[in-house]
Amino acid sequence: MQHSGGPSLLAVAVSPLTGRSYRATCDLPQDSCVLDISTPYADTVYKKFRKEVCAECWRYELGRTDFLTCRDYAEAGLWFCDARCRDSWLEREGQGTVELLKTLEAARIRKEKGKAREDASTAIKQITQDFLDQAWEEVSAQEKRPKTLNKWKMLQLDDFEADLARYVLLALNHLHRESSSFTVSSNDGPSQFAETRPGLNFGAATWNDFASLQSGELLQISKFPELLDNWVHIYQVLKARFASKILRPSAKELSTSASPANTTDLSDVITPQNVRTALGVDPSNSFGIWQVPVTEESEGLGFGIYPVPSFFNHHCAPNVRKERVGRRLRFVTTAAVRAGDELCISYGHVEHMTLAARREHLRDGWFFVCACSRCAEEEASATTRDAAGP
Ligand SMILES: C[S@@+](CC[C@H](N)C(=O)[O-])C[C@H]1O[C@@H](n2cnc3c(N)ncnc32)[C@H](O)[C@@H]1O
Repeated sequence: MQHSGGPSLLAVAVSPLTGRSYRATCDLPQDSCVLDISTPYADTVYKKFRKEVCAECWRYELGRTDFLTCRDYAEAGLWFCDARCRDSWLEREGQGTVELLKTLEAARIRKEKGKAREDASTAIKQITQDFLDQAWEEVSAQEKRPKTLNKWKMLQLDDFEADLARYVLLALNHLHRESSSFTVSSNDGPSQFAETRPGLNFGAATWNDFASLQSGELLQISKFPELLDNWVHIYQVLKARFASKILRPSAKELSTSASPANTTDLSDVITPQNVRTALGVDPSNSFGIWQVPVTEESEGLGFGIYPVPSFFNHHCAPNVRKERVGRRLRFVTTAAVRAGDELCISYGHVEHMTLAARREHLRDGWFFVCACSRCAEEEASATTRDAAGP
């Protein structure tokens, strides 16, 4: 994987305990910027905040809305500081994406009804990979039956699903645009492709980089079985609304701008596997879009997936800090490091917590048992203390 700016200061190493990680390729002083990525591959700003957050630079002013002066695409769920932010967003995402988001917003339930939908999977106690594969095979089988897609066209998404669906739609649209460009492209490698083609730079990453990230599908759905219904639901709505090759629009749809005929045709990329990939990447890799400056009270405004920085592992005494400037993420050393040292960030505000509290926080939020050297040392000294007795 490559990233902007000169020879890489980072090399990927693999360890049996923590998977892929970044190591420094040379000695680095404190405050060295080791990675600087301009935008996520895909992101979403939660509906609760989107009238208060610029869709491009993610400026947020504690609920004020007066600075968001460009509201040309409010129907697509996009509010911008001004024309400059709007144009910057359009340059990367393309005008067609506004239509895609508008179509998706039309599938959002306007007002949440009191009673939640009945969830079939919540009764399932033990979720296994086989169970998930079978559930998705059933969805693929349903889709081949006549009339199913027309039934799916009537489905709507609650706010939680619609916010996630926006992120999936952006990722799939990037895949679609990359695939269309590859057909007329040279033999550049995928990451280089994203770096060098103007208008197709999604954070120095391609779909292949995005899809190679660790999936949290099984771990997350095992903990929250009801998510399976949300994920299937998202797939059904995306398939029904954006796969126009396989759908003939009704007379009513033809007269509205939300008709599939008027939006980009994503039939080639909306598959159960691709939707699972995008949704599976989220739990293990997402970077929260936190109100800055970040404090423990900061609001979580949304999330983004940055495939290149996703190889930073967590450490409870990290040697790299993350800085967000607009959509840009910069990673800066907090101490001098030696060539070959692992470079780690912190996944949360855990540094001041006890070993037990950190473990719980990381297991509940990130689904792993922390194997960093600080945890290992604290665990070893606790064991020695216990063995020594009172
Ligand atoms: C954002 S990814 C980091 C890259 C990952 N190692 C990989 O191979 O794709 C987060 C995942 O890495 C692993 N990980 C990161 N930090 C860890 C740590 N301190 N201890 C154990 N596993 C860790 C966990 O599996 C976690 O879900």
